[in-house]
Amino acid sequence: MIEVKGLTKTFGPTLAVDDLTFTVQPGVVTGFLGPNGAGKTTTMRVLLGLDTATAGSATIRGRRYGDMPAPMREVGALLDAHAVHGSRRAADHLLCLAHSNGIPAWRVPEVLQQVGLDKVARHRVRTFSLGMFQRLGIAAALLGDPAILIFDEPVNGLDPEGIVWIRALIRQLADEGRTVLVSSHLMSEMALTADHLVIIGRGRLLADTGVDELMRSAGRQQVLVHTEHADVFARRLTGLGATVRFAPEGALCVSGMASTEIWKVASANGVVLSELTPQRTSLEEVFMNLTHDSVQFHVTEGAG
Ligand SMILES: Nc1ncnc2c1ncn2[C@@H]1O[C@H](COP(=O)(O)OP(=O)(O)OP(=O)(O)O)[C@@H](O)[C@H]1O
Repeated sequence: MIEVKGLTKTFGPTLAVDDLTFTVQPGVVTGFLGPNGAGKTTTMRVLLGLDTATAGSATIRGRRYGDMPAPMREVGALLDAHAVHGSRRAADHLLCLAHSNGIPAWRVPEVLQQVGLDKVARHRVRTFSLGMFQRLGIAAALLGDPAILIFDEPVNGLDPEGIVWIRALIRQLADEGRTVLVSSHLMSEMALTADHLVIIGRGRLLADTGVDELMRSAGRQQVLVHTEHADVFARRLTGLGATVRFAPEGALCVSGMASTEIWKVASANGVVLSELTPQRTSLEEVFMNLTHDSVQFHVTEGAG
């Protein structure tokens, strides 16, 4: 299990992570989601002992990364796929990591095959594409057969086939009972990969929820209602606790009340409805609504 407790990290005047608390459970894929600059990489770097916390803690199975005697055998991480010496051959890079971490050399061909790089094992990594670097980084993460995996934006640079492959791999790792934390700034990607979501913005926790739960709350968010007696009906619904907004063409956009309830209220009050349509909000919209205030750079309307 990964445990982040009251974690705060500042860089000079920049508050990168702000009193963040969450846990990551084994056997499920946890998506770590937030817009650019939200603090995902910083949190992962603190977890991996690459940055020190300003306050709070980030531990893995109750210990800090730096206190583990053989960290690569407990935690596999993909942070910066390019952190490899270009003149090295892929297999030699992994062999070197294996030797320095007490991992048997036979794991090297095994992981190269697992990530689909067995044919280029003797190639120098400077000839690798971005996607091949990602695969090599994932091979390094898997080398010690760790129970905990931390991947920072693993789909970056992968082609469609690579993306399908990494999704399947991440799923398999979780199904094997491992703890898997995967960051992304794309809700659409996480909706396909993750079971659970930890969503952050400007370093703060915005949501800690199951993907299904979020889908359900998105699905019942708003109902579009058309009636000739919009004003009166809006007041009636508001009086019963719903939130009503006037939409274009005289429609009412109702939230906080299910369509069946709205229908019952209309029937009880003799109001004829010409439309009653639940609006499906996409997960992408839910994410944008959640993180809107924490996005670092907004496109100004009319710009460009
Ligand atoms: N070494 C550093 N020095 C100064 N500021 C930093 C440093 N590392 C990160 N930051 C700042 O901390 C904030 C969080 O950055 P971080 O890279 O953790 O976000 P992120 O969620 O991973 O973003 P992205 O999706 O763009 O990778 C940003 O404002 C960033 O500019």
